[in-house]
Amino acid sequence: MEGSSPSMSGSASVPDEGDSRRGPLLQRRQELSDELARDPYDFILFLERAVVYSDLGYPDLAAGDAYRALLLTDEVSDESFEYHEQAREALEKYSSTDLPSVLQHGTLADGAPDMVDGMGPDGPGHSQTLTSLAAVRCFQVLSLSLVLCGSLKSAFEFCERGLKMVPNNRDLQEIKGYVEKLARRRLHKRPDETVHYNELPNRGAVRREVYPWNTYEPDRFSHESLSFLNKKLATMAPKCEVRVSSLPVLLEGESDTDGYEIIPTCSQLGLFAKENIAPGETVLEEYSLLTANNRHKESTCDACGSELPPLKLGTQAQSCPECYDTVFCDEVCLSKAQEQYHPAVCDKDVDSIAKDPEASVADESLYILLLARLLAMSSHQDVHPLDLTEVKYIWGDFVPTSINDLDLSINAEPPPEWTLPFSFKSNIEMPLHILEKMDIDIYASLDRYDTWVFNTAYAKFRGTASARKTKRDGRPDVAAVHPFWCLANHDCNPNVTWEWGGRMVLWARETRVVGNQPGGIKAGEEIFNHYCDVNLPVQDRREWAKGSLGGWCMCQRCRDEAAHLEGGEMK
Ligand SMILES: C[S@@+](CC[C@H](N)C(=O)[O-])C[C@H]1O[C@@H](n2cnc3c(N)ncnc32)[C@H](O)[C@@H]1O
Repeated sequence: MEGSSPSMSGSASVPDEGDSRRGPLLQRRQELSDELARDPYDFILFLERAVVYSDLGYPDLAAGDAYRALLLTDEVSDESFEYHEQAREALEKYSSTDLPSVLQHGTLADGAPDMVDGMGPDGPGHSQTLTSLAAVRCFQVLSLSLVLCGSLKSAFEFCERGLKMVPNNRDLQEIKGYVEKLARRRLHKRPDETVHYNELPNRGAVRREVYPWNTYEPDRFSHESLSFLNKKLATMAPKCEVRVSSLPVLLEGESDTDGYEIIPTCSQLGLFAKENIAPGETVLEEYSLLTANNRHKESTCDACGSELPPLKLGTQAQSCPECYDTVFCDEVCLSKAQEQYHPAVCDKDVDSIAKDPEASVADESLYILLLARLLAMSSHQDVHPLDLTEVKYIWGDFVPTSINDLDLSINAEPPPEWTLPFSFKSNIEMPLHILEKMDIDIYASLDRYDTWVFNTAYAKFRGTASARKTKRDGRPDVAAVHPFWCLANHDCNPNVTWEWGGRMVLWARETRVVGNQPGGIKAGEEIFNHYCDVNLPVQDRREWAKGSLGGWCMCQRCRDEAAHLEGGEMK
Protein backbone atom coordinates (compact mmCIF):
# COMPACT_ATOMS: atom_id res chain seq x y z
CA MET A 1 0.00 0.00 0.00
CA GLU A 2 1.40 3.40 -0.99
CA GLY A 3 -0.34 5.44 1.64
CA SER A 4 -3.03 5.39 4.23
CA SER A 5 -6.24 7.25 4.86
CA PRO A 6 -6.45 9.50 7.93
CA SER A 7 -8.35 6.89 9.87
CA MET A 8 -5.60 4.37 9.21
CA SER A 9 -2.94 6.38 11.00
CA GLY A 10 -1.87 5.03 14.35
CA SER A 11 -3.04 1.46 13.74
CA ALA A 12 -1.01 -1.22 15.51
CA SER A 13 1.93 -2.67 13.61
CA VAL A 14 3.12 -5.25 16.15
CA PRO A 15 2.91 -8.69 14.51
CA ASP A 16 0.50 -11.01 16.34
CA GLU A 17 -1.03 -14.42 15.77
CA GLY A 18 -3.45 -12.92 13.22
CA ASP A 19 -0.58 -11.39 11.24
CA SER A 20 1.29 -14.69 11.01
CA ARG A 21 -1.85 -16.31 9.63
CA ARG A 22 -2.68 -13.43 7.29
CA GLY A 23 0.80 -13.02 5.79
CA PRO A 24 0.87 -16.33 3.86
CA LEU A 25 -2.79 -15.90 2.86
CA LEU A 26 -2.12 -12.43 1.45
CA GLN A 27 0.84 -13.83 -0.43
CA ARG A 28 -1.27 -16.66 -1.83
CA ARG A 29 -3.92 -14.12 -2.86
CA GLN A 30 -1.27 -12.22 -4.79
CA GLU A 31 0.05 -15.39 -6.47
CA LEU A 32 -3.46 -16.38 -7.54
CA SER A 33 -4.17 -12.86 -8.82
CA ASP A 34 -0.97 -13.05 -10.90
CA GLU A 35 -1.96 -16.50 -12.21
CA LEU A 36 -5.41 -15.16 -13.09
CA ALA A 37 -3.82 -12.31 -15.02
CA ARG A 38 -2.08 -14.97 -17.15
CA ASP A 39 -4.99 -17.42 -17.29
CA PRO A 40 -8.20 -15.42 -16.74
CA TYR A 41 -10.69 -18.11 -17.84
CA ASP A 42 -9.63 -20.75 -15.30
CA PHE A 43 -12.50 -21.24 -12.85
CA ILE A 44 -10.35 -23.36 -10.53
CA LEU A 45 -8.07 -20.34 -9.94
CA PHE A 46 -11.10 -18.14 -9.18
CA LEU A 47 -12.42 -20.74 -6.76
CA GLU A 48 -9.03 -21.06 -5.07
CA ARG A 49 -8.83 -17.30 -4.64
CA ALA A 50 -12.41 -17.28 -3.29
CA VAL A 51 -11.35 -19.73 -0.57
CA VAL A 52 -8.32 -17.57 0.28
CA TYR A 53 -10.61 -14.52 0.60
CA SER A 54 -12.91 -16.52 2.90
CA ASP A 55 -9.94 -17.48 5.07
CA LEU A 56 -8.83 -13.84 5.18
CA GLY A 57 -12.30 -12.77 6.34
CA TYR A 58 -13.54 -11.07 3.15
CA PRO A 59 -16.74 -13.03 2.36
CA ASP A 60 -17.90 -10.42 -0.16
CA LEU A 61 -14.72 -10.81 -2.21
CA ALA A 62 -15.03 -14.61 -1.91
CA ALA A 63 -18.56 -14.34 -3.31
CA GLY A 64 -17.31 -12.13 -6.16
CA ASP A 65 -14.72 -14.73 -7.21
CA ALA A 66 -17.10 -17.68 -6.78
CA TYR A 67 -19.62 -15.88 -8.99
CA ARG A 68 -17.05 -15.33 -11.78
CA ALA A 69 -16.07 -19.00 -11.42
CA LEU A 70 -19.74 -20.00 -11.71
CA LEU A 71 -20.16 -17.91 -14.87
CA LEU A 72 -17.09 -19.67 -16.30
CA THR A 73 -18.60 -23.10 -15.59
CA ASP A 74 -21.54 -21.96 -17.75
CA GLU A 75 -19.08 -20.89 -20.45
CA VAL A 76 -17.53 -24.39 -20.46
CA SER A 77 -20.92 -26.10 -20.61
CA ASP A 78 -22.48 -24.07 -23.42
CA GLU A 79 -20.69 -23.88 -26.73
CA SER A 80 -22.72 -20.91 -27.88
CA PHE A 81 -21.25 -18.76 -25.08
CA GLU A 82 -18.66 -16.09 -25.86
CA TYR A 83 -15.74 -17.49 -23.86
CA HIS A 84 -16.53 -21.19 -24.35
CA GLU A 85 -13.28 -22.06 -26.12
CA GLN A 86 -11.07 -20.12 -23.70
CA ALA A 87 -12.79 -21.61 -20.64
CA ARG A 88 -12.46 -25.15 -22.05
CA GLU A 89 -8.82 -24.68 -22.94
CA ALA A 90 -8.10 -23.37 -19.44
CA LEU A 91 -9.28 -26.72 -18.08
CA GLU A 92 -6.90 -28.80 -20.15
CA LYS A 93 -4.11 -28.51 -17.61
CA TYR A 94 -6.27 -30.40 -15.10
CA SER A 95 -7.02 -33.31 -17.44
CA SER A 96 -4.20 -35.54 -16.26
CA THR A 97 -4.02 -34.48 -12.63
CA ASP A 98 -5.88 -35.44 -9.48
CA LEU A 99 -8.97 -33.48 -8.60
CA PRO A 100 -7.80 -29.93 -7.68
CA SER A 101 -7.70 -29.56 -3.89
CA VAL A 102 -10.36 -26.82 -3.91
CA LEU A 103 -12.83 -29.45 -5.15
CA GLN A 104 -11.82 -32.01 -2.53
CA HIS A 105 -14.16 -30.48 -0.01
CA GLY A 106 -16.30 -32.49 2.39
CA THR A 107 -18.44 -34.96 0.54
CA LEU A 108 -18.48 -32.90 -2.65
CA ALA A 109 -16.63 -35.40 -4.86
CA ASP A 110 -18.73 -38.31 -3.49
CA GLY A 111 -21.73 -36.56 -5.01
CA ALA A 112 -20.36 -36.70 -8.55
CA PRO A 113 -22.16 -39.93 -9.51
CA ASP A 114 -25.52 -38.53 -8.33
CA MET A 115 -25.31 -35.29 -10.21
CA VAL A 116 -28.73 -34.53 -11.50
CA ASP A 117 -27.52 -33.21 -14.82
CA GLY A 118 -26.02 -36.47 -15.93
CA MET A 119 -22.36 -36.40 -14.87
CA GLY A 120 -20.52 -39.20 -13.07
CA PRO A 121 -18.22 -42.06 -14.13
CA ASP A 122 -20.24 -42.88 -17.24
CA GLY A 123 -20.88 -39.24 -18.00
CA PRO A 124 -19.44 -37.27 -20.84
CA GLY A 125 -15.92 -36.92 -19.51
CA HIS A 126 -13.48 -35.56 -17.03
CA SER A 127 -13.81 -31.89 -17.91
CA GLN A 128 -17.57 -31.99 -17.54
CA THR A 129 -17.35 -33.74 -14.18
CA LEU A 130 -14.83 -31.14 -13.10
CA THR A 131 -17.14 -28.39 -14.30
CA SER A 132 -20.16 -29.78 -12.47
CA LEU A 133 -18.21 -30.28 -9.25
CA ALA A 134 -16.85 -26.75 -9.56
CA ALA A 135 -20.37 -25.38 -10.08
CA VAL A 136 -21.54 -27.04 -6.86
CA ARG A 137 -18.46 -25.71 -5.02
CA CYS A 138 -19.31 -22.24 -6.39
CA PHE A 139 -22.85 -22.55 -5.01
CA GLN A 140 -21.43 -23.55 -1.62
CA VAL A 141 -18.93 -20.69 -1.44
CA LEU A 142 -21.42 -18.17 -2.81
CA SER A 143 -24.26 -19.07 -0.49
CA LEU A 144 -22.14 -19.28 2.67
CA SER A 145 -20.28 -16.04 1.85
CA LEU A 146 -23.51 -14.20 1.13
CA VAL A 147 -24.97 -15.39 4.44
CA LEU A 148 -21.93 -13.83 6.16
CA CYS A 149 -22.48 -10.56 4.25
CA GLY A 150 -26.20 -10.47 5.21
CA SER A 151 -27.47 -10.90 1.64
CA LEU A 152 -29.82 -13.69 2.70
CA LYS A 153 -32.20 -13.81 -0.26
CA SER A 154 -29.33 -14.18 -2.73
CA ALA A 155 -27.69 -16.78 -0.45
CA PHE A 156 -30.94 -18.75 -0.46
CA GLU A 157 -31.20 -18.58 -4.26
CA PHE A 158 -27.68 -19.97 -4.74
CA CYS A 159 -28.39 -22.72 -2.19
CA GLU A 160 -31.49 -23.73 -4.11
CA ARG A 161 -29.64 -23.76 -7.42
CA GLY A 162 -26.93 -25.95 -5.89
CA LEU A 163 -29.45 -28.31 -4.31
CA LYS A 164 -31.10 -28.79 -7.68
CA MET A 165 -27.83 -30.31 -8.87
CA VAL A 166 -27.00 -32.25 -5.70
CA PRO A 167 -30.16 -32.55 -3.58
CA ASN A 168 -28.39 -34.41 -0.78
CA ASN A 169 -25.38 -32.13 -0.39
CA ARG A 170 -24.95 -31.65 3.33
CA ASP A 171 -23.09 -28.31 3.14
CA LEU A 172 -25.81 -26.70 1.05
CA GLN A 173 -28.56 -28.08 3.28
CA GLU A 174 -26.77 -26.67 6.32
CA ILE A 175 -26.30 -23.26 4.70
CA LYS A 176 -30.01 -23.18 3.86
CA GLY A 177 -30.65 -23.80 7.55
CA TYR A 178 -28.41 -20.81 8.50
CA VAL A 179 -30.29 -18.59 6.07
CA GLU A 180 -33.59 -19.42 7.73
CA LYS A 181 -32.18 -19.05 11.24
CA LEU A 182 -30.57 -15.68 10.54
CA ALA A 183 -33.62 -14.41 8.66
CA ARG A 184 -35.83 -15.36 11.59
CA ARG A 185 -33.53 -13.44 13.93
CA ARG A 186 -33.37 -10.36 11.68
CA LEU A 187 -37.14 -10.38 11.15
CA HIS A 188 -37.81 -10.94 14.87
CA LYS A 189 -39.84 -14.10 14.18
CA ARG A 190 -40.54 -16.90 16.62
CA PRO A 191 -38.79 -20.25 15.93
CA ASP A 192 -42.09 -21.82 14.82
CA GLU A 193 -43.01 -19.00 12.40
CA THR A 194 -42.45 -19.54 8.68
CA VAL A 195 -40.03 -17.27 6.84
CA HIS A 196 -41.28 -16.58 3.33
CA TYR A 197 -38.85 -16.22 0.45
CA ASN A 198 -40.06 -12.70 -0.39
CA GLU A 199 -39.32 -11.35 3.05
CA LEU A 200 -35.73 -12.59 3.20
CA PRO A 201 -33.46 -9.58 3.90
CA ASN A 202 -30.99 -8.95 1.12
CA ARG A 203 -28.92 -6.00 2.27
CA GLY A 204 -26.01 -6.42 4.63
CA ALA A 205 -22.63 -4.88 5.36
CA VAL A 206 -19.01 -5.69 4.56
CA ARG A 207 -15.58 -4.34 5.41
CA ARG A 208 -14.96 -0.73 4.46
CA GLU A 209 -11.20 -0.44 4.21
CA VAL A 210 -8.14 0.31 2.18
CA TYR A 211 -7.44 -3.30 1.24
CA PRO A 212 -3.88 -4.37 2.10
CA TRP A 213 -3.18 -4.87 -1.62
CA ASN A 214 -4.73 -1.56 -2.75
CA THR A 215 -1.83 0.43 -4.21
CA TYR A 216 -4.11 3.12 -5.68
CA GLU A 217 -5.00 4.94 -2.48
CA PRO A 218 -2.80 8.03 -2.17
CA ASP A 219 -1.42 9.50 1.04
CA ARG A 220 -3.93 12.34 1.02
CA PHE A 221 -1.84 14.40 3.45
CA SER A 222 1.36 14.23 1.40
CA HIS A 223 2.88 17.30 -0.20
CA GLU A 224 2.32 15.76 -3.68
CA SER A 225 -1.39 15.09 -3.06
CA LEU A 226 -2.03 18.54 -1.60
CA SER A 227 -0.22 20.35 -4.40
CA PHE A 228 -2.04 18.28 -7.02
CA LEU A 229 -5.40 19.06 -5.42
CA ASN A 230 -4.58 22.75 -4.97
CA LYS A 231 -3.54 23.12 -8.60
CA LYS A 232 -6.91 21.75 -9.72
CA LEU A 233 -8.82 23.73 -7.08
CA ALA A 234 -7.31 27.02 -8.27
CA THR A 235 -9.54 27.02 -11.36
CA MET A 236 -12.80 26.43 -9.46
CA ALA A 237 -12.17 28.15 -6.11
CA PRO A 238 -9.38 30.70 -6.63
CA LYS A 239 -9.62 32.05 -3.07
CA CYS A 240 -9.43 28.63 -1.38
CA GLU A 241 -6.91 25.91 -0.65
CA VAL A 242 -7.04 22.30 0.58
CA ARG A 243 -5.33 21.82 3.94
CA VAL A 244 -5.28 19.37 6.80
CA SER A 245 -8.07 20.15 9.23
CA SER A 246 -8.62 19.10 12.83
CA LEU A 247 -12.14 17.72 13.34
CA PRO A 248 -14.01 16.32 16.33
CA VAL A 249 -13.94 12.51 16.51
CA LEU A 250 -17.52 11.46 15.77
CA LEU A 251 -19.40 9.33 18.27
CA GLU A 252 -21.99 6.65 17.52
CA GLY A 253 -24.74 8.50 19.34
CA GLU A 254 -25.56 10.64 22.36
CA SER A 255 -22.80 11.17 24.91
CA ASP A 256 -22.27 13.24 28.04
CA THR A 257 -19.31 15.12 26.53
CA ASP A 258 -21.33 18.02 25.08
CA GLY A 259 -20.36 20.34 27.92
CA TYR A 260 -16.63 19.40 27.84
CA GLU A 261 -14.21 22.13 26.81
CA ILE A 262 -11.84 19.72 25.12
CA ILE A 263 -12.96 16.76 23.01
CA PRO A 264 -10.88 14.28 20.99
CA THR A 265 -10.04 15.36 17.46
CA CYS A 266 -8.63 13.73 14.33
CA SER A 267 -6.93 15.01 11.19
CA GLN A 268 -8.72 15.04 7.85
CA LEU A 269 -8.71 17.30 4.81
CA GLY A 270 -10.78 20.46 4.56
CA LEU A 271 -11.17 23.62 2.45
CA PHE A 272 -9.76 26.90 3.77
CA ALA A 273 -9.98 30.51 2.61
CA LYS A 274 -6.63 31.92 1.37
CA GLU A 275 -8.08 35.40 1.04
CA ASN A 276 -11.00 37.26 2.57
CA ILE A 277 -14.30 36.26 0.96
CA ALA A 278 -17.21 38.74 1.03
CA PRO A 279 -20.77 37.84 2.13
CA GLY A 280 -22.69 36.48 -0.88
CA GLU A 281 -19.49 35.90 -2.91
CA THR A 282 -19.08 32.64 -4.86
CA VAL A 283 -16.55 30.42 -3.10
CA LEU A 284 -16.42 27.41 -5.45
CA GLU A 285 -17.98 26.42 -8.76
CA GLU A 286 -17.41 22.83 -9.83
CA TYR A 287 -18.45 20.87 -12.89
CA SER A 288 -18.61 17.07 -12.64
CA LEU A 289 -19.40 14.30 -15.08
CA LEU A 290 -19.60 11.75 -12.27
CA THR A 291 -23.39 11.92 -12.20
CA ALA A 292 -26.31 9.47 -12.25
CA ASN A 293 -30.00 9.62 -13.06
CA ASN A 294 -32.29 6.69 -12.19
CA ARG A 295 -35.35 7.69 -14.27
CA HIS A 296 -35.60 6.12 -17.69
CA LYS A 297 -37.39 8.95 -19.40
CA GLU A 298 -36.22 11.95 -17.47
CA SER A 299 -35.35 15.32 -18.87
CA THR A 300 -31.91 15.70 -17.33
CA CYS A 301 -28.59 16.17 -19.07
CA ASP A 302 -26.74 12.84 -19.21
CA ALA A 303 -23.46 14.59 -18.43
CA CYS A 304 -24.01 17.21 -15.73
CA GLY A 305 -27.41 16.12 -14.36
CA SER A 306 -29.10 19.51 -14.77
CA GLU A 307 -32.68 19.89 -16.03
CA LEU A 308 -32.77 19.92 -19.82
CA PRO A 309 -34.08 23.00 -21.61
CA PRO A 310 -37.43 22.32 -23.37
CA LEU A 311 -36.81 20.19 -26.48
CA LYS A 312 -38.18 22.59 -29.08
CA LEU A 313 -36.83 24.26 -32.18
CA GLY A 314 -33.82 26.44 -31.41
CA THR A 315 -33.06 24.64 -28.14
CA GLN A 316 -29.45 24.33 -26.99
CA ALA A 317 -30.03 20.66 -26.04
CA GLN A 318 -28.01 18.18 -28.10
CA SER A 319 -28.50 14.45 -28.75
CA CYS A 320 -25.57 12.13 -29.29
CA PRO A 321 -25.16 11.99 -33.10
CA GLU A 322 -24.53 8.20 -32.92
CA CYS A 323 -27.17 6.83 -30.55
CA TYR A 324 -29.66 9.77 -30.56
CA ASP A 325 -31.13 8.51 -27.26
CA THR A 326 -28.70 10.28 -24.99
CA VAL A 327 -29.40 13.97 -24.55
CA PHE A 328 -27.13 16.71 -23.20
CA CYS A 329 -28.05 20.23 -22.14
CA ASP A 330 -25.68 21.87 -24.62
CA GLU A 331 -22.70 21.48 -26.95
CA VAL A 332 -20.25 21.75 -24.04
CA CYS A 333 -21.76 18.82 -22.13
CA LEU A 334 -21.96 16.74 -25.32
CA SER A 335 -18.30 17.29 -26.12
CA LYS A 336 -17.13 16.67 -22.54
CA ALA A 337 -19.17 13.45 -22.47
CA GLN A 338 -17.64 12.34 -25.78
CA GLU A 339 -14.15 13.05 -24.46
CA GLN A 340 -14.55 11.40 -21.10
CA TYR A 341 -17.08 8.54 -21.12
CA HIS A 342 -19.93 8.40 -23.60
CA PRO A 343 -18.33 6.31 -26.39
CA ALA A 344 -17.92 3.45 -23.87
CA VAL A 345 -21.70 3.21 -23.47
CA CYS A 346 -22.98 4.65 -26.75
CA ASP A 347 -25.64 2.36 -28.28
CA LYS A 348 -24.79 -0.42 -25.79
CA ASP A 349 -28.15 -0.57 -24.01
CA VAL A 350 -26.54 0.38 -20.70
CA ASP A 351 -29.19 3.07 -20.29
CA SER A 352 -31.92 0.72 -19.11
CA ILE A 353 -29.88 -0.60 -16.15
CA ALA A 354 -31.06 0.28 -12.61
CA LYS A 355 -33.69 2.70 -13.94
CA ASP A 356 -37.13 3.45 -12.43
CA PRO A 357 -36.41 1.55 -9.20
CA GLU A 358 -38.87 0.92 -6.39
CA ALA A 359 -38.76 3.61 -3.72
CA SER A 360 -36.97 1.31 -1.26
CA VAL A 361 -33.98 0.89 -3.59
CA ALA A 362 -33.84 4.38 -5.14
CA ASP A 363 -30.58 5.24 -3.31
CA GLU A 364 -29.02 1.89 -4.18
CA SER A 365 -29.81 2.40 -7.87
CA LEU A 366 -28.10 5.81 -7.83
CA TYR A 367 -24.93 4.31 -6.35
CA ILE A 368 -24.97 1.57 -9.02
CA LEU A 369 -25.36 4.22 -11.72
CA LEU A 370 -22.51 6.31 -10.30
CA LEU A 371 -20.37 3.19 -10.46
CA ALA A 372 -21.54 2.62 -14.06
CA ARG A 373 -20.39 6.14 -14.96
CA LEU A 374 -17.03 5.57 -13.28
CA LEU A 375 -16.57 2.32 -15.23
CA ALA A 376 -17.45 4.07 -18.50
CA MET A 377 -14.89 6.82 -17.73
CA SER A 378 -12.27 4.23 -16.88
CA SER A 379 -12.88 2.20 -20.02
CA HIS A 380 -13.03 5.15 -22.41
CA GLN A 381 -9.99 6.91 -20.91
CA ASP A 382 -8.11 3.63 -20.44
CA VAL A 383 -7.35 4.45 -16.80
CA HIS A 384 -7.83 2.28 -13.71
CA PRO A 385 -11.10 3.38 -12.01
CA LEU A 386 -9.31 4.17 -8.75
CA ASP A 387 -6.75 6.31 -10.59
CA LEU A 388 -9.38 8.67 -11.98
CA THR A 389 -9.08 12.10 -10.33
CA GLU A 390 -12.85 12.09 -9.78
CA VAL A 391 -12.43 9.44 -7.05
CA LYS A 392 -8.74 9.03 -6.26
CA TYR A 393 -8.45 11.69 -3.57
CA ILE A 394 -11.88 11.53 -2.00
CA TRP A 395 -12.74 10.49 1.50
CA GLY A 396 -13.79 6.85 1.87
CA ASP A 397 -14.50 6.72 5.63
CA PHE A 398 -12.29 3.64 5.72
CA VAL A 399 -11.82 1.62 8.90
CA PRO A 400 -8.37 0.13 9.69
CA THR A 401 -8.00 -3.46 8.48
CA SER A 402 -7.01 -4.55 11.99
CA ILE A 403 -10.36 -3.35 13.39
CA ASN A 404 -12.33 -5.10 10.61
CA ASP A 405 -10.50 -8.38 11.07
CA LEU A 406 -12.35 -11.36 12.47
CA ASP A 407 -10.73 -12.76 15.60
CA LEU A 408 -10.75 -16.53 15.25
CA SER A 409 -9.22 -17.29 18.68
CA ILE A 410 -11.12 -19.03 21.48
CA ASN A 411 -11.31 -15.84 23.59
CA ALA A 412 -12.49 -13.77 20.64
CA GLU A 413 -14.32 -10.49 21.20
CA PRO A 414 -17.71 -10.14 19.42
CA PRO A 415 -17.21 -9.76 15.63
CA PRO A 416 -16.63 -6.19 14.39
CA GLU A 417 -19.51 -4.24 12.88
CA TRP A 418 -18.68 -3.80 9.21
CA THR A 419 -19.79 -0.50 7.71
CA LEU A 420 -19.96 -0.72 3.91
CA PRO A 421 -23.53 -1.46 2.76
CA PHE A 422 -23.60 -4.58 0.59
CA SER A 423 -25.92 -6.59 -1.59
CA PHE A 424 -25.08 -9.30 -4.11
CA LYS A 425 -26.85 -7.28 -6.76
CA SER A 426 -25.10 -3.90 -6.18
CA ASN A 427 -21.62 -5.09 -5.37
CA ILE A 428 -21.23 -8.13 -7.63
CA GLU A 429 -23.94 -8.86 -10.18
CA MET A 430 -24.75 -5.39 -11.55
CA PRO A 431 -21.16 -4.15 -11.95
CA LEU A 432 -20.34 -7.27 -13.98
CA HIS A 433 -23.55 -6.92 -15.98
CA ILE A 434 -22.69 -3.30 -16.78
CA LEU A 435 -19.17 -4.27 -17.89
CA GLU A 436 -20.56 -7.02 -20.12
CA LYS A 437 -22.97 -4.55 -21.72
CA MET A 438 -19.98 -2.32 -22.40
CA ASP A 439 -18.37 -5.31 -24.23
CA ILE A 440 -15.64 -5.58 -21.60
CA ASP A 441 -14.25 -9.06 -20.96
CA ILE A 442 -14.97 -9.43 -17.23
CA TYR A 443 -12.32 -12.16 -16.83
CA ALA A 444 -9.39 -10.63 -18.70
CA SER A 445 -9.91 -7.20 -17.09
CA LEU A 446 -9.73 -8.43 -13.50
CA ASP A 447 -6.88 -6.10 -12.49
CA ARG A 448 -9.12 -3.13 -13.28
CA TYR A 449 -12.57 -4.40 -12.50
CA ASP A 450 -12.24 -6.65 -9.46
CA THR A 451 -14.88 -6.77 -6.70
CA TRP A 452 -12.63 -4.89 -4.25
CA VAL A 453 -12.35 -2.05 -6.79
CA PHE A 454 -16.16 -1.73 -6.93
CA ASN A 455 -16.29 -1.75 -3.12
CA THR A 456 -13.63 0.94 -2.83
CA ALA A 457 -15.53 3.16 -5.26
CA TYR A 458 -18.80 2.58 -3.35
CA ALA A 459 -17.08 3.48 -0.05
CA LYS A 460 -15.99 6.78 -1.58
CA PHE A 461 -19.39 7.53 -3.15
CA ARG A 462 -21.22 6.80 0.09
CA GLY A 463 -19.27 9.44 2.01
CA THR A 464 -19.45 12.17 -0.61
CA ALA A 465 -22.28 11.93 -3.18
CA SER A 466 -25.10 14.44 -3.17
CA ALA A 467 -28.56 13.59 -4.48
CA ARG A 468 -31.52 15.59 -5.69
CA LYS A 469 -35.09 14.54 -4.97
CA THR A 470 -37.77 14.84 -7.58
CA LYS A 471 -40.61 17.24 -6.80
CA ARG A 472 -43.09 14.66 -8.13
CA ASP A 473 -42.73 11.97 -5.47
CA GLY A 474 -39.85 13.05 -3.26
CA ARG A 475 -37.56 10.18 -4.35
CA PRO A 476 -33.86 10.75 -4.99
CA ASP A 477 -33.47 10.52 -8.76
CA VAL A 478 -30.24 12.34 -9.63
CA ALA A 479 -26.89 12.04 -7.86
CA ALA A 480 -23.37 13.33 -8.35
CA VAL A 481 -19.92 13.26 -6.85
CA HIS A 482 -18.10 16.62 -6.87
CA PRO A 483 -14.61 15.75 -5.65
CA PHE A 484 -13.66 19.30 -4.58
CA TRP A 485 -16.99 20.45 -3.17
CA CYS A 486 -16.99 17.35 -0.99
CA LEU A 487 -13.72 18.40 0.66
CA ALA A 488 -15.66 21.02 2.65
CA ASN A 489 -16.50 19.81 6.16
CA HIS A 490 -19.79 20.27 7.97
CA ASP A 491 -20.79 22.69 10.70
CA CYS A 492 -24.28 23.52 11.95
CA ASN A 493 -23.24 27.18 11.93
CA PRO A 494 -21.92 27.08 8.34
CA ASN A 495 -20.24 30.02 6.64
CA VAL A 496 -21.33 28.87 3.15
CA THR A 497 -24.38 27.40 1.52
CA TRP A 498 -24.69 25.39 -1.68
CA GLU A 499 -26.80 24.60 -4.68
CA TRP A 500 -26.39 22.00 -7.41
CA GLY A 501 -27.75 22.84 -10.85
CA GLY A 502 -25.48 22.04 -13.78
CA ARG A 503 -22.58 23.16 -11.57
CA MET A 504 -22.10 22.68 -7.85
CA VAL A 505 -21.83 26.14 -6.33
CA LEU A 506 -20.76 27.17 -2.83
CA TRP A 507 -21.17 30.78 -1.79
CA ALA A 508 -20.53 32.72 1.41
CA ARG A 509 -23.62 33.24 3.55
CA GLU A 510 -24.90 36.77 4.01
CA THR A 511 -25.61 36.08 7.68
CA ARG A 512 -24.62 33.24 10.00
CA VAL A 513 -27.25 31.04 11.65
CA VAL A 514 -25.99 31.56 15.19
CA GLY A 515 -26.70 35.04 16.53
CA ASN A 516 -27.51 36.42 13.07
CA GLN A 517 -23.85 37.46 12.79
CA PRO A 518 -22.78 38.98 9.45
CA GLY A 519 -21.43 36.52 6.88
CA GLY A 520 -18.13 36.58 5.00
CA ILE A 521 -15.05 34.43 5.53
CA LYS A 522 -11.64 35.70 6.64
CA ALA A 523 -8.34 34.47 5.14
CA GLY A 524 -7.23 31.37 7.05
CA GLU A 525 -10.73 30.34 8.19
CA GLU A 526 -12.10 26.94 7.28
CA ILE A 527 -14.98 26.75 4.78
CA PHE A 528 -17.84 25.04 6.61
CA ASN A 529 -20.70 23.65 4.56
CA HIS A 530 -23.89 22.03 5.92
CA TYR A 531 -24.95 18.42 5.33
CA CYS A 532 -28.41 18.89 6.90
CA ASP A 533 -31.07 21.55 7.37
CA VAL A 534 -29.46 23.89 9.90
CA ASN A 535 -32.78 25.46 10.88
CA LEU A 536 -33.84 22.33 12.76
CA PRO A 537 -33.47 21.84 16.54
CA VAL A 538 -30.26 20.15 17.69
CA GLN A 539 -31.64 16.60 18.17
CA ASP A 540 -33.18 16.58 14.67
CA ARG A 541 -30.04 18.00 13.09
CA ARG A 542 -27.93 15.36 14.77
CA GLU A 543 -30.25 12.57 13.65
CA TRP A 544 -30.30 13.86 10.07
CA ALA A 545 -26.58 14.53 9.80
CA LYS A 546 -25.71 11.14 11.32
CA GLY A 547 -25.96 9.37 7.96
CA SER A 548 -24.03 11.88 5.85
CA LEU A 549 -21.52 12.79 8.56
CA GLY A 550 -20.92 9.25 9.79
CA GLY A 551 -21.75 9.96 13.43
CA TRP A 552 -23.18 12.28 16.06
CA CYS A 553 -22.41 15.90 15.17
CA MET A 554 -20.01 17.44 17.69
CA CYS A 555 -19.76 20.93 16.18
CA GLN A 556 -19.66 23.84 18.63
CA ARG A 557 -23.27 24.82 17.93
CA CYS A 558 -24.59 21.30 18.56
CA ARG A 559 -22.57 20.91 21.74
CA ASP A 560 -23.62 24.32 23.08
CA GLU A 561 -27.29 23.76 22.31
CA ALA A 562 -27.31 20.19 23.63
CA ALA A 563 -25.44 21.17 26.83
CA HIS A 564 -27.93 24.01 27.31
CA LEU A 565 -30.86 21.61 26.86
CA GLU A 566 -29.40 19.11 29.32
CA GLY A 567 -28.83 21.92 31.85
CA GLY A 568 -32.45 23.07 31.36
CA GLU A 569 -33.83 19.58 31.80
CA MET A 570 -31.84 19.05 35.00
CA LYS A 571 -33.15 22.21 36.62
C1 LIG B 1 -17.51 14.84 2.57
S1 LIG B 1 -16.25 14.44 3.65
C2 LIG B 1 -15.51 15.97 4.04
C3 LIG B 1 -14.05 15.99 3.67
C4 LIG B 1 -13.19 15.09 4.50
N1 LIG B 1 -12.87 15.69 5.77
C5 LIG B 1 -11.91 14.70 3.78
O1 LIG B 1 -10.89 14.50 4.45
O2 LIG B 1 -11.94 14.58 2.57
C6 LIG B 1 -17.24 14.03 5.04
C7 LIG B 1 -16.47 13.45 6.19
O3 LIG B 1 -15.70 14.48 6.82
C8 LIG B 1 -15.78 14.35 8.23
N2 LIG B 1 -16.43 15.56 8.78
C9 LIG B 1 -16.99 16.56 8.10
N3 LIG B 1 -17.47 17.49 8.93
C10 LIG B 1 -17.21 17.08 10.18
C11 LIG B 1 -17.48 17.59 11.47
N4 LIG B 1 -18.11 18.73 11.69
N5 LIG B 1 -17.07 16.89 12.53
C12 LIG B 1 -16.41 15.72 12.38
N6 LIG B 1 -16.15 15.16 11.19
C13 LIG B 1 -16.54 15.83 10.09
C14 LIG B 1 -16.60 13.13 8.53
O4 LIG B 1 -15.73 12.05 8.75
C15 LIG B 1 -17.39 12.93 7.26
O5 LIG B 1 -17.71 11.59 7.05
